Amino acid sequence: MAQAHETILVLDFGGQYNQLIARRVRELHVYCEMHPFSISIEAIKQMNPKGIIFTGGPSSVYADKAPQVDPAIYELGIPIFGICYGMQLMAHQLGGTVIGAEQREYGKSDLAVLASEGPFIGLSGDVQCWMSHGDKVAALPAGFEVIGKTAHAPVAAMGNKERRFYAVQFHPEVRHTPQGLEMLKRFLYDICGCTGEWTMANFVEEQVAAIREQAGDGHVLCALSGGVDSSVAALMVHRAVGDRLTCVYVDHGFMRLNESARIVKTFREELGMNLIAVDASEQFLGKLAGVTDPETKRKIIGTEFIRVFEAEAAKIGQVDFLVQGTLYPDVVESGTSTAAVIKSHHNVGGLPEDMKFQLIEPLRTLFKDEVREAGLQLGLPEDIVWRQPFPGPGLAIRILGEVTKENLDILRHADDIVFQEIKKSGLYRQIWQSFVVLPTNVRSVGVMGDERTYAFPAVLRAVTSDDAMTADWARLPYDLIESISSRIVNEVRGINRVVYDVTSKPPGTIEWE
Ligand SMILES: Nc1ncnc2c1ncn2[C@@H]1O[C@H](COP(=O)(O)OP(=O)(O)OP(=O)(O)O)[C@@H](O)[C@H]1O
Ligand SMILES: O=c1[nH]c(=O)c2[nH+]cn([C@@H]3O[C@H](COP(=O)(O)O)[C@@H](O)[C@H]3O)c2[nH]1
Ligand SMILES: NC(=O)CC[C@H](N)C(=O)O
Ligand SMILES: [Mg+2]
Repeated sequence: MAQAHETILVLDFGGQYNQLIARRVRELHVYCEMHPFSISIEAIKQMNPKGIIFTGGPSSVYADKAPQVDPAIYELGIPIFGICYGMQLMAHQLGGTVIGAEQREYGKSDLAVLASEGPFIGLSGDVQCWMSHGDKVAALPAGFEVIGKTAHAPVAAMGNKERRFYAVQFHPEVRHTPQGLEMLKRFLYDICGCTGEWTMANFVEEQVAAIREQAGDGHVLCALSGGVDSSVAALMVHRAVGDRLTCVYVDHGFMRLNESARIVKTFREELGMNLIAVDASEQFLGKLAGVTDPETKRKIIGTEFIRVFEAEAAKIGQVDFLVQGTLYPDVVESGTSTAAVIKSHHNVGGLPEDMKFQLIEPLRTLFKDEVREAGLQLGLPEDIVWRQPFPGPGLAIRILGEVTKENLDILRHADDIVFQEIKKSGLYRQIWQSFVVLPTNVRSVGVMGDERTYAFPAVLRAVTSDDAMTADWARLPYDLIESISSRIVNEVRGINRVVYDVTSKPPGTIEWE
């Protein structure tokens, strides 16, 4: 497809931060697409990109079956920026040498800028950068010069000004390379000649057009949770297909206090959407009886969600498409051809194999803050745009142990207290998520009103994050922790102790299951 606007092609070699590269390019207002490294030269020509970025990747260029690009790519006259593996590949294919380094580099490094060229335009002296490599470029390809070095990588950055090829051993896309965004910007604007015309409004418009085309005149079902992702997806699809969209909200019994009523009110009454609210709590609770393993819970919930959607679809007639508000972190954590399974998000890794719906997932390449921007663009009410994320499997993955009605009621009550107190403190928006985990396999002794208690602890979890890929525990004020703790222990029967989780991600994850 010929692009209507300036495009950057990101070629994927399997690195962990690849989507982050794409995201930074979008942040710089340039449209970009990521494709596998094996894309054909013909397809690249058709796309007519202003520039190409090679990502990092786990392979070594000299290993058997190391991913390579068709060398004809170097003859297209298009600027190329290689990152990490991408740099090593460029060096290797253009006649330089790559070897296993005697000293591997992981983490922060100081880079000396040797020439203020390409990505380093406007930079000089030492800059901090973030490295993650075990191989290095030992000899430059013809026509290249070294433009940056570190203690362990004599060629930490290289460039060929005439051909407009640049490459760096470090990762400019991560926040730990503070000037990384600026470096990408110099490549896009100064080397590729991009002007930065792309906006979230364009993205929304294009997705709406693509959805219209994909759905044809078919009927579409949208899995609507009331969270920001599915709300944004629903609004986009509604723009594309109008009344042929039916939203289905599933109350699986694991929602927060009063959530169902609020969702029906907002979406049906305030936004005028065609919404079916299904009370499937008995069905989900029944299927989870006796189940304690986290991945098993997730798979069961993922399957039951689809079973509910299928049942609703059958009532409508022919429905081919299911819309979900899947984001990039859901996709990568559920495992991809290159990334490991961390946990099966119900909407990706938890889907049943026999599902017949075709998925429409317009937000699949985005991160949460981008989705929020799209939501504002689409006129979604601010209180939905800024809601803290809530996982699809809901409170079921916050009860460690068996999910029962009694335990759900205890957790729901404690969760509501946290919500109220965090709101009251004015910190709700600054905190990525704040919630309670209920370990029902642990009990401790307490004393209340001169009586012995023997009850569950509540684990308070509050984290800060940009995109859920990494997170830190929130430094909540002691007074706030105190009021949460005293309210929970006083008001919630079944909990006699509150503890605070002080683990970041990694090594923890945000949820406990
Ligand atoms: N209770 C539910 N009913 C219907 N669909 C749901 C429900 N919970 C989750 N989903 C579907 O699963 C997707 C993923 O859930 P997820 O929690 O990641 O997104 P969200 O709820 O839309 O947004 P947020 O991350 O802000 O909570 C949703 O976008 C939605 O399509
Ligand atoms: O819709 C969802 N379905 C799921 O199965 C799921 N599991 C985790 N989460 C949310 O994803 C983010 C990252 O969570 P973790 O650090 O626990 O992996 C956090 O925001 C979690 O709340 C889910 N959302
Ligand atoms: N992060 C990367 O791209 C690593 C590239 C290569 N596997 C190395 O270790 O040097
Ligand atoms: Mg949610």
